[in-house]
Order: sequence, then structure tokens, then C-alpha cells
Amino acid sequence: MEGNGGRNATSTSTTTIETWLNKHRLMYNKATQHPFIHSIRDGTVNFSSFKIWLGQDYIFVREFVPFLASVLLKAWKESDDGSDMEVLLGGMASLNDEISWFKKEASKWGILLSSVIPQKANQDYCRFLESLISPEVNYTVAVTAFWAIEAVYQESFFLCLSSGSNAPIELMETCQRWGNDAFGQYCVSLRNIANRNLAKAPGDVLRKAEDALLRVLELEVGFWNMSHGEM
Ligand SMILES: Cc1ncc(CN)c(N)n1
Repeated sequence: MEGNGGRNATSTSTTTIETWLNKHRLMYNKATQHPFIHSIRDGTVNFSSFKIWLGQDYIFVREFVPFLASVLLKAWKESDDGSDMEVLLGGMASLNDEISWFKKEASKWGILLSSVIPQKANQDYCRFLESLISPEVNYTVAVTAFWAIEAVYQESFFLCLSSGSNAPIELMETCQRWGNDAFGQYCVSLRNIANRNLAKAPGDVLRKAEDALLRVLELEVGFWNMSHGEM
């Protein structure tokens, strides 16, 4: 930290997440620039792959709710900043919205959500979320994982909207849901929360948070593979 009482710490020093993203760039790019995402971006996506993703992600998002509830609970118990709660509560509100959107989108594509069976990659991911719910997992680790999960979708779908995209009109709503500016801003808020906690975390917590980030990236790749029919 520089000799100014740390006032410029966030603007001048490298954050933990920045360091990790540089260190694990290859894995991060695999998760955020997957062939499934590229197929949406270049318009060659197979709609049956999209439908698989939609049904599987609905199951995932339902499992994501108790995970986020556990992050909220940890924030309430462990956070030194009351505004974390508001950011997380905003996330909960958008999940509520997301679930309604999945139902509407599924009916548009003729998918019966009640008959979707979770595939292995999805089960693995949901099991990981469940492991983070444990009160033994501290707030810093859980909120780092939470940021990573949201950030992968934000970057992936933002790529589908960025200049030169040929994404099919039918998938525009999907791309905008996670690729829009407000969701991007929300991910920045989550990253700031994670970085603030990581900056004061002891070594063992830092190791666990870095492991959680890597596991998220690996599980996201598995999830895209599943949708893309690469199992
Ligand atoms: C697999 C997965 N990862 C992230 C997100 C974004 N909430 C999602 N809906 N699904």
C-alpha cells in the first residue's frame, strides 16, 4: 500500500482478482469465449443446443437461489460494509426475474421444464454450489465464487453483443439479459466486494478463494460443453 493512507489503493494497486485473472487467463478465456458462445455470436448456433442450455440453466438457476441466500447470510454475519447486503439483495431480485424469464422463454421454445433431467455437468456444478453453502465456508470465499459465476455469463454474453456479432434475433433477449450494461455494473460491484475482502484475508482463505475461482471456471466450461453436445 502506498504512503497516502491507502486512499488510492483501489485505483493504483493491482487487485487480487486482477492478479488471478492474469495468472489464470487461459482458463478464464476458455470459460468466457467457449465455442458455444462463439456459435451464438457468429450465428451458427444449433437451436437444439440452445434448448439444452436453456433447460439445464433453469435447473441451475433454481439451485443458485439458496446459494445466494447463503452468501447474503454470510454478508450479514461477516461483512464490514452494510452496502454489500444491498448489492446482493439486488442480485436476488434479478434472480427472481431470471426464473420468470426462463419459464417464458421455455414456453416459447416448447420446452417442458418439469421434465428436464439435470445432466452430469449440471449436477457437478450444483453440488459445488451446495458445498459453498456450508457455514464453514467463509464470506470471502463464497462472494469470490459468486462474482466469478456472474462474471463468466456477463463476459460471455457481452461478447455475443459486441461489434461484429451476428447473433440470431431469436437469441437477442438471452444475450441482453447477461450482456447488458446494468448487469456489467453489478458484476463490477461484486468484484469490488470480493477484492475488498480478499485484500484483508489471511493466506489460507486466499488459497481457498483462488481454488473456488478455478473450480467455477472449470465447471462453467463443463456446463457450456454439455450445452454444446461435447460430453
Ligand atoms: C451455469 C451458469 N452460470 C452463471 C449464470 C449466471 N447467473 C447462470 N445462469 N448459469
